[in-house]
Amino acid sequence: MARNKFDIDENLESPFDIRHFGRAMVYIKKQKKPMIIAFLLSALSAAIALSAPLIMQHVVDVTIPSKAVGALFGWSALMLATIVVSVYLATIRSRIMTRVGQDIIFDIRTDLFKHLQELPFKYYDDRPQGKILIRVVNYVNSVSDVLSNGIINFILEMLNLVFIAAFMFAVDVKLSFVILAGLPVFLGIMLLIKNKQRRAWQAVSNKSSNLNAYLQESISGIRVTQIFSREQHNEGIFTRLATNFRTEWMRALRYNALIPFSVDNLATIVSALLYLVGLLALSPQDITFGVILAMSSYAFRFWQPILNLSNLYNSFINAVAYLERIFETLDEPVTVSDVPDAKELPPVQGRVTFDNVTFGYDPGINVLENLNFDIKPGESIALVGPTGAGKTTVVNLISRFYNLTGGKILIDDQDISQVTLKSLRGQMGIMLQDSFIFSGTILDNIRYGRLDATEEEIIAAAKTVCADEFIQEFENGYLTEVNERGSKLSQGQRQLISFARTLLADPKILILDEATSSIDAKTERLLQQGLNELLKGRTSFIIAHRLSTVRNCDRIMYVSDKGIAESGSHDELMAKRGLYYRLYSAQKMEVV
Ligand SMILES: Nc1ncnc2c1ncn2[C@@H]1O[C@H](COP(=O)(O)OP(=O)(O)OP(=O)(O)O)[C@@H](O)[C@H]1O
Repeated sequence: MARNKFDIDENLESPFDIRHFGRAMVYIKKQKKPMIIAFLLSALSAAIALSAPLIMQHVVDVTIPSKAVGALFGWSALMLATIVVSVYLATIRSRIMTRVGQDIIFDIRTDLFKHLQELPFKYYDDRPQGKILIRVVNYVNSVSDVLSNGIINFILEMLNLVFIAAFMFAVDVKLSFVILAGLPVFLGIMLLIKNKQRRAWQAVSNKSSNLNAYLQESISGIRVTQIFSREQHNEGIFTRLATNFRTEWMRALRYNALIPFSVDNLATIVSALLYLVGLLALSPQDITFGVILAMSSYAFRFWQPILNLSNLYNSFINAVAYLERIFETLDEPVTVSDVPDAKELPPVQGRVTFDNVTFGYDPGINVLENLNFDIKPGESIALVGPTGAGKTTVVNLISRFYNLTGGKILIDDQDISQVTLKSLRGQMGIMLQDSFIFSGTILDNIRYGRLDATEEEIIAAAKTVCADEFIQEFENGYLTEVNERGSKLSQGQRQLISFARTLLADPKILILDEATSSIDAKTERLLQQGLNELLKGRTSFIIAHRLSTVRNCDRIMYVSDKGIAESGSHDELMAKRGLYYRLYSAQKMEVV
């Protein structure tokens, strides 16, 4: 399903089930040791803090009446020490847990990034980048606290609850049941709103994802926005998306607020009931006034951890909405991957065969149908034809960026779907239409083609594609820093850098998609001479709209009507006076 629009909510492929939380345990388990230490520190810190009232009681009952001033100082110092030690332990726990939270984030994020690197083009075709980014950055951040502190606090609060209940029952069983009477009501309320609350947080995650996607798209397209003075229009869209987000956030918070509200009210009702039942049953043998007072204090203490647990539950439900998205991304199938017994593609000679190839990006809409051709090793092939005919698609398929709908593509008689992607793409040099430049130096950008290339090899590649001259003109030459997407460079300069990057890989099969479309005619002529040398012995596929650049190719294939409409050398096709002839003649007329 195509979801590539910023304001379309993403549906969940699979609804959340508790096993997803089990999967989160994989990350939590790795932090078992520091979490146990943090838990023990918390328990110790709480126990030490609890000893303060005991000291106080001793001071009030014994030390002060006996006027033992020296002992008073001693007890005061001890009390101070308990507070300092307890705070210190709590600080260490907090530091450990911050680290645990960060380690969990690190692990989830690394897994996400690794998976995203492997996902095929199709995945990226189908969704805005902003919706992917928000999962790796914001959603992972949002779940860290629940997966680290949340677990420990949950255990501590449960223990707290058990202890208080034990004390309560030890004092009076009947009144203890009165205190517990509010519990089923509370659980009922939680069950009642559980699904609505979960959906509300899912909506929040959707709206924040939409907002992020639009923000990302707006920043990428800021130049077009300003050219067309669409700032106000865009602000309107942004305001709409931000309003949607705010509305959903407020709705989700209303559900969250309902829980502590219920706890507070139930605790009050239970206390009132306690007094009522206690007073009715008041008797010197059974329930004394002291018992009622003690039980009312326990009632308060009993509901406090429940309040804390319900706040934890709120954070849990919130985190679930984000965890669903995170695991959905991790579960996204890598549809273009090595088959189980994939072989290494041996060093290729360069024969490329399309055997009845059919392909469409979306089901039911074929871009290519029953395509057949056979390219000999070392042949240079030009793919020409109208816009949108399928030229880029043909070369995308040779590199196996997409799976075929039907047929086979063979390289040296080996079906490319049966060999490892690394051995296939490692022997190809592919220059895509979008000459992407990474942030870093020009040298780094060319070296991307082969990470172990020496500086001399990089400069040699740049010289071959006539990039050396303009690079040397920069103050820092090859060490000139360029921005992401190369905004400091002209379009033609970007193309030459990415051309050098492709050549550096020393590929046996070279694919150039509009590699020289933004380069001036003079540079292109120079480049052509270097290229002719370079293309010798390599199979090459060259896509170009400017036909003068491909007329010397061994074979020209005219792509149209979901296949190859004409194929032959320039002279053969010109003599045929068909589609190629018309296109070439039209271009020549334009030049004249
Ligand atoms: N990622 C995609 N998802 C869906 N459809 C696509 C995708 N990429 C291309 N198409 C469609 O496939 C058809 C062929 O596109 P392709 O890019 O191969 O054409 P082309 O001949 O290289 O065009 P151009 O000369 O404009 O670069 C077009 O109709 C296009 O709309």
